[in-house]
Amino acid sequence: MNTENSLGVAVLGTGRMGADHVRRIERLISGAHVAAVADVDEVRAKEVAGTVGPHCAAHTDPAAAMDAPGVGAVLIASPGAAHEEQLLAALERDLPVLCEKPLTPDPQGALRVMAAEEALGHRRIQVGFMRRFDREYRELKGLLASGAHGRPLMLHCRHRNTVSHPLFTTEMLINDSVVHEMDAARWLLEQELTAVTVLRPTPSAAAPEGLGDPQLIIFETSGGALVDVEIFVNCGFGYQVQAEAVCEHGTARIGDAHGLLANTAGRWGGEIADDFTGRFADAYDHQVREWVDATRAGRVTGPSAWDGYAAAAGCAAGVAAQRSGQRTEVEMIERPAFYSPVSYVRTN
Ligand SMILES: NC(=O)c1ccc[n+]([C@@H]2O[C@H](COP(=O)([O-])OP(=O)(O)OC[C@H]3O[C@@H](n4cnc5c(N)ncnc54)[C@H](O)[C@@H]3O)[C@@H](O)[C@H]2O)c1
Ligand SMILES: O[C@H]1[C@H](O)[C@@H](O)[C@H](O)[C@@H](O)[C@H]1O
Repeated sequence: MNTENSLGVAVLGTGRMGADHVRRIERLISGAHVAAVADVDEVRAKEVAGTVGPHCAAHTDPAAAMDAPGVGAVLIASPGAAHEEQLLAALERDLPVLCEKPLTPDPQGALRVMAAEEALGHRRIQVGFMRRFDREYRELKGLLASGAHGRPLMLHCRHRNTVSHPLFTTEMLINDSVVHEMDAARWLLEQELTAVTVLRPTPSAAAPEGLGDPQLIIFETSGGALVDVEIFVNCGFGYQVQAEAVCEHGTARIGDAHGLLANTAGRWGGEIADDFTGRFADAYDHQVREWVDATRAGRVTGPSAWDGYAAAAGCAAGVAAQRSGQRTEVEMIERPAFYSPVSYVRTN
């Protein structure tokens, strides 16, 4: 492969998402290639590097991958707990980064990352909130921003996963899953989250022992809107992400069906994706393509470290509300001028 004039990306973490991003960069994105990968699991790193070719080195040390020849940008797809250290190391090297959600698992870590980026003097980080790149989400955003339906009053969201993985905890319903709605609600409404309340029905018999699944999470926002999210990570029948905006002069809804609707002997309907890789395939592609294009042009676009921080602050309030059963206010610092203009304002 000719890697001249192409952006060399180091992919940190070659599990499910990392391997998928490696495939995407190598096969679908022009102007970029995977120059190095790192995974603490050496076998995994070598296996994924092997799918790329001789221009891709396999490492177990993320720093070594970032320092590998030809690396000009970093894609972080390691578990959330490893993000802060890797983000700080990328900033030390002044490398542009696309970091999978969450930016960090806690707001304190996000503040440290923001401080390091601000000390660098220019923005380098994009957070992997891929719903902002989904066609349906963008249509809804465009409609709300146009004002055609008047002021948004409420957002009703459903976030259903077929089955949760064995290590999934009750807190992860918020930190790992509802973190997407925390970002999407801020972006769609162009408002910050101010308080979170969590209501918990008797768990489903299909939920693993000890997992409080499903739950209803309610956000209040700075503009007086309400957002409710049904999170159900063991619904059993498929992957569904839906949102309905209720505005002063109309409603708008996304996520009901994707593609083909068929009629046959007494039945009507379409298919439900199994998981996020199917439902958001195009969104992941657009996210990485736009990141590569912006990086090659020397720009940073998309959700920023401030957005990662705001979502982490919302999640911290959500987990506290989950534990206490009380409405919990979201604690956030004032937005630093460095993160202005806010990146939830639509740019396309
Ligand atoms: N945007 C989305 O829809 C979406 C979907 C799934 C996962 N994610 C996010 O992507 C990230 C990875 O999730 P995943 O599902 O691919 O997990 P995974 O467990 O499949 O893969 C993680 C990989 O990282 C490796 N790893 C662990 N610690 C590491 C470290 N310190 N440095 C380098 N590698 C390390 C593991 O060995 C593993 O191969 C997480 O942040 C997760 O929240 C996002
Ligand atoms: O890590 C995954 C991923 O972020 C998906 O997009 C979300 O739907 C899942 O609930 C979560 O567990």
